[in-house]
Amino acid sequence: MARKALEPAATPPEMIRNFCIIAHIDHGKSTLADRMLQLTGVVEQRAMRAQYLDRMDIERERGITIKSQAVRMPWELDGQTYALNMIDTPGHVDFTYEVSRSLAACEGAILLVDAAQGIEAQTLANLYLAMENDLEIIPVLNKIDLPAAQPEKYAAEIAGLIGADPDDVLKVSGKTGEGVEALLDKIVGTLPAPVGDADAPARAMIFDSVYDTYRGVVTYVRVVDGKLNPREKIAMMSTGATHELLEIGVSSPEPTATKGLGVGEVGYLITGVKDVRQSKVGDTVTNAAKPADKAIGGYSDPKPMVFSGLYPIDGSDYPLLRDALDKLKLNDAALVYEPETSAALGFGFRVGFLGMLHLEITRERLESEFDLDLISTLPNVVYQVTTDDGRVTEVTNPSEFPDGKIADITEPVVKSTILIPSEFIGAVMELCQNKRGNLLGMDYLSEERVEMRYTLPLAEIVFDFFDQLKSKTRGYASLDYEPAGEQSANLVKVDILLQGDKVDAFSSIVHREKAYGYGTMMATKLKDLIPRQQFEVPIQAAIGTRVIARENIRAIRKDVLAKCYGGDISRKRKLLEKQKEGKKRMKMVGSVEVPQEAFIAALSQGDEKPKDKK
Ligand SMILES: Nc1nc2c(ncn2[C@@H]2O[C@H](COP(=O)(O)OP(=O)(O)OP(=O)(O)O)[C@@H](O)[C@H]2O)c(=O)[nH]1
Repeated sequence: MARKALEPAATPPEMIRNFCIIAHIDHGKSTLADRMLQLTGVVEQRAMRAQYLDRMDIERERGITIKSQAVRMPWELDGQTYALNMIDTPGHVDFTYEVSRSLAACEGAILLVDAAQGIEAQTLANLYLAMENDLEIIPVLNKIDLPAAQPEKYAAEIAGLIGADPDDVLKVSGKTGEGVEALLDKIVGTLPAPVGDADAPARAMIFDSVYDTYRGVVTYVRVVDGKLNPREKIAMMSTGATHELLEIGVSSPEPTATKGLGVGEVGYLITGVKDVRQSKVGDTVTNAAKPADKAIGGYSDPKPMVFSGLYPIDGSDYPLLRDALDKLKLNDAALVYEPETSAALGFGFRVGFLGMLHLEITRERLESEFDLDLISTLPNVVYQVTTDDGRVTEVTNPSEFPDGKIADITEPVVKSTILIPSEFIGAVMELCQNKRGNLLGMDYLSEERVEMRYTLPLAEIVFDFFDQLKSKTRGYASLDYEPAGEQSANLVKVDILLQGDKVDAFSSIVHREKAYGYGTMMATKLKDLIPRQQFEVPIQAAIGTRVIARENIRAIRKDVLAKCYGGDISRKRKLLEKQKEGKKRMKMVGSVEVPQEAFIAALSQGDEKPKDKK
């Protein structure tokens, strides 16, 4: 942290411009951000490394947060120096809420589109969010240096979308720097300055909150009214918790302490708290001695959308898994978990995630940073199940599915935006129909590109939807979605039984029409995965007591010594020991021995494995 002379407090709001960059993945957001840092002199040419803002390794090395969620850059226009705050927005649908809070901290957004690719679904979804937040949009085509760039065509596409003149679409290259100065001028010239009441009690909105090993939680805020000063006591309006402000400052891009932050300013706060849950995105920070009456709107607690059981492969790793989750939680306000036991998998945790990417990131971190080997159960969404007696159960795990007669089940749905070349309309309609989708509308962005909007059950798209969409459109489709409430659905729980014993880890809640498909898929998979036993083992899939699919594993007497004729006793012993070792990794389901690997293979979704939308 730079601890040079403190920066003066409070830049007047009319000299501030707060903006973010909305772009589809790979359209060049980081490159453009880097170029801006360089042109504004914030990062010297010498020190300029590609993608400065993304240098996570440096961040770790120095133990400070360089990956700034917001960077302040000076820019001079007509003899006046303005402070531009560039606020980073996460790019993935799992983090829509964070995106919405980052947007809410800005007055304007740069809509950045690759001049060789045109608009993609992620650009559109974030553009809609920006428009809902009343942000001023600056349309920009990037990568105009590319030979394949078609700036005129895509300028028309963007202009049509936001109702602008194609000539107003700026054309830049983050790579060569062409047009970037003009863009900085445009930001100052067209984005509104922030407005707020400087004399009112302080109110600042948290748009990001990051755990740092050395400094504790670093909270990024946008001040709306009043002023925050170092050393004063602040209060979080959602909980009333108070903390002392140990440091307050701006990132430019190194953290630089200031004498305070006033109306419209963007910066960071350090209070020494150790857990991001005490400093939640969307919450309002106020002055504890002179608190504001009303929080800034739009706060909501992160809501897990997808649940999965996580179990250590080696049962004795359970305490390690618990400690690892406790550590991750410090940096991840959306992560929730509670202990759970499975007859088949032992002790583990039921963990809630914002979406599949969040699940994958978390699992990857547990495995790489904490050296754990894990089995995860099939992810499921959250269902509300009403039984005939009127009781409502929230089901985050198939084992909680009530036994009684079911009156109604609701499942979460999402509103999705799909962008495709028009030749694939038929293929996408078929896919969405198959996934129980409802077409909401369809618009042509140009003659050959179409935006389709569907509501889809979240459960249908968390798995392989994006992969299927990509393969049906030869890789051309892009997808984005946001939560859109609940709907009633005809869902059932399918259990898998081995020799009549339910294997809890394989139970799944599926649409009635897909129950048979799930049952046969699992039964066939398990038939191949479970070795023959000394007796015949029926594998059944059942809804309640009704069996819907069945396979058999034929009996065999497995004699490991069969191959060792002669009297090599030490070899025999070795083999017997090896078999004993193998037995340790077997789980007993009733009287059936199931190797650990069979669980892993049956639960890993293979081809159907959910992928990040990248
Ligand atoms: N030719 C050319 N390539 C560019 C330009 N801007 C970015 N690129 C390249 O496009 C690719 C993606 O750029 P990034 O800046 O990483 O894109 P991003 O949108 O930040 O991507 P994510 O960080 O993955 O979201 C990189 O290979 C860049 O070198 C440009 O103006 N011209």
